[in-house]
Amino acid sequence: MNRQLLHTPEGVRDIYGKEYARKLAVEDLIHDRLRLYGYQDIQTPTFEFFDVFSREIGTTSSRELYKFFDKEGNTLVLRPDFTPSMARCAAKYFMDEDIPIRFCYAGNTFTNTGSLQGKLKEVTQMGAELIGDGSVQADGEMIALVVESLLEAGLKDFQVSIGQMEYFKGICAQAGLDEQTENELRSLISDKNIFGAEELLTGRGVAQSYCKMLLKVSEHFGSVEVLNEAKGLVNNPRSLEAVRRLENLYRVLQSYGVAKYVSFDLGMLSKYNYYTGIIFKAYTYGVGEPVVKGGRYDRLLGYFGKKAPAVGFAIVVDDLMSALERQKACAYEEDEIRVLTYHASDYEEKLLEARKLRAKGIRTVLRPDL
Ligand SMILES: N[C@@H](Cc1c[nH]c[nH+]1)C(=O)O
Repeated sequence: MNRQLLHTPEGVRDIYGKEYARKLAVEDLIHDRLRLYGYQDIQTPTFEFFDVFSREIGTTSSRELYKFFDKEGNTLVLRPDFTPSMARCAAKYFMDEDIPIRFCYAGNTFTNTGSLQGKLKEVTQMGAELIGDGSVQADGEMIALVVESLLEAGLKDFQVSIGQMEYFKGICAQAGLDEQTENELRSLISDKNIFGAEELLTGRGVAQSYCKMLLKVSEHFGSVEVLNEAKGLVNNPRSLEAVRRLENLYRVLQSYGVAKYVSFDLGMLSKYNYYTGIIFKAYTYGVGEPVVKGGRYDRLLGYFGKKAPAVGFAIVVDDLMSALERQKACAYEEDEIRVLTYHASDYEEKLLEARKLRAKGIRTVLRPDL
């Protein structure tokens, strides 16, 4: 027999039995929470035209996309990220809608990353997008929904760390950085590679005072007090406004009763280019990767022809399941399955019994007695 036939490629896996039952149960709990806030389910295709995920969109880089061709020669992509698909749908079906739209979804995403550290290349994401509402209250709703969804799933110890793209961008603009330098710097700072960042800035001849400000960005993380420190460091209106927005957000989160789950990190930057305002990640122990990622993307819909602000998040269900597993926090217990065996002589009788049990909602297997 060909052993290879039983294996799956690196980065993808089968999920079955109790593990899958628990995953589905957690998805149900989260789904109920999203629906409770009025989010409407939407399903988009697993693959789309390449242009939906192209460089200008600002999602996963082209070399990490799974690309292939259809018979007509179009380049297609397995979705690496739901957000561009949601933006496309909002533009396609709600072009003239002014009332905010709330989408929620669940499905798998695909990224062709290196096989480092056993990272999965296919993961299940569940997410929500609030389109057409640029307010701080909308930002607050998203963070509250993240906290409530994680609590619902059974997670207790976690933190949602919140950053603001505009804080960093305000300093970059003041320092006169070109787009490429800004992008390189963003990636270095988000990797916490401060030496690399320093080298880049001195190499590009950026004035000392701005270098200092930019390098300090990564030091502003912690509880709400860091916002005050961050305000003291900058003097450009864009960055100051960004901090003010975070202060207002904190007030909204207090009203939701979820403030104790949040902290701030002004050095948090995303590898995605489409974020324009808050960005956030939820961390817990047991997994190195964030279990939730999200943020505001007020310009993305513009690529699809609709001018509308938007904010959203995605829960990486597989990482959440690993965390719940390690923390022994998955409360779900599967119903037992009753087994009825039959012989040719008593099949009718056993079948009747099985039907009665199933009618009462009891999981029942009927099988021949071997
Ligand atoms: N799609 C983003 C998360 C997100 C949803 N909406 C806004 N951001 C991600 O996969 O990281």
